Amino acid sequence: MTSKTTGTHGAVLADTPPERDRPIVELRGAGKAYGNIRALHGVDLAVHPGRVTCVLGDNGAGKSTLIKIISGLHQHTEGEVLVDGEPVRFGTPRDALALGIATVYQDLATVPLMPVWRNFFLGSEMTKGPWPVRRLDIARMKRTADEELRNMGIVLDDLEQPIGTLSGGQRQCVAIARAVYFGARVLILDEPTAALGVKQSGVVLKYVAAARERGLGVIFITHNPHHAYLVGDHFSVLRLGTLELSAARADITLEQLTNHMAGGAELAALKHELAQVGGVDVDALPATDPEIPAPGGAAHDATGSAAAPGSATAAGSAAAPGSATAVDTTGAADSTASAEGKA
Ligand SMILES: Nc1ncnc2c1ncn2[C@@H]1O[C@H](COP(=O)(O)OP(=O)(O)OP(=O)(O)O)[C@@H](O)[C@H]1O
Repeated sequence: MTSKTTGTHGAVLADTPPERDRPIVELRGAGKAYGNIRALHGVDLAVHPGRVTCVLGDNGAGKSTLIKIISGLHQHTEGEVLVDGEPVRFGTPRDALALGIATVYQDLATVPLMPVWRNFFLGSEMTKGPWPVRRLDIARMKRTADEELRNMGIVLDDLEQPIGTLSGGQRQCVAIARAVYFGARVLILDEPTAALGVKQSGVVLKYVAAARERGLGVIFITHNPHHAYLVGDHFSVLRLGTLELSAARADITLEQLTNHMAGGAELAALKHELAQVGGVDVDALPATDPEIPAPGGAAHDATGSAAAPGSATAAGSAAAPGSATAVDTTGAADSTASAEGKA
């Protein structure tokens, strides 16, 4: 087991450089039941340093439940969660944070009327002087917040301005820089672009990429395949609590990812219904084939046997590293397609 040291800000940091091929966090067949409700089932996921793992899914797919398990808010009820190869069961978010797993939630826990620098250190203020005359070290907090934001490429005009006056995108960026400063090795971003316009989303995605450049493992939760594809290294699509798709970037195109997210089969059914209503030229709509074309034109193997390296596999068969695994919950038949059109 890797020996560890305690970082300057309380997080436990590995004392050896992170190995890119070794996941920091890994889920093996993990799941969660709330009483009789099985919210998540049999999920495999690996978060590597310096890579962005995107978790996509529609409403109720199980994204929040997944975040809650990894961030220590809820305990998994099936499978395993491993950190640095060791099985863990977090009691509180503090346990996850101590291992360097930080979560930036959509509704950021900030105090809108407080200055940016004050929010940066909220709950972990720097102090100076001996007790009982210990007081806030305001100058050092301002200087450090300024340095850390600049390190992430975030330049704000005035750190004295209330954080509530920043745009949603800027506030997300401050939260990301804060998590990095306080020793995060894994950053969980809960739909950071959900409430943002195109330009602001671009700003946030830039800092997601910056966090990856700094060697963090990023879990990027989103509904938006376009945003995911701009920064993602791996894509996991959840559907009704199970992993419907797990694909490395090299094995899936944006079009295929979008189709999976949209639920190609459901879109096809919707197109059929629209055709009955009339007034919609369904033939002019994009194709809705839910299957992932196998790279190189190899056929899917829906029987559960191992597919050729680099090909897409269905029905939960063991896939070679780096290959796309389409878990076919419907038991659909084979399809053969080309891998043309990759971005
Ligand atoms: N505390 C809970 N008690 C009972 N059921 C829950 C609880 N939390 C979530 N669920 C159920 O688990 C399933 C997955 O929910 P979850 O919130 O994880 O999905 P989600 O993908 O995050 O959805 P959204 O995008 O709408 O937030 C849903 O059917 C939901 O109703």
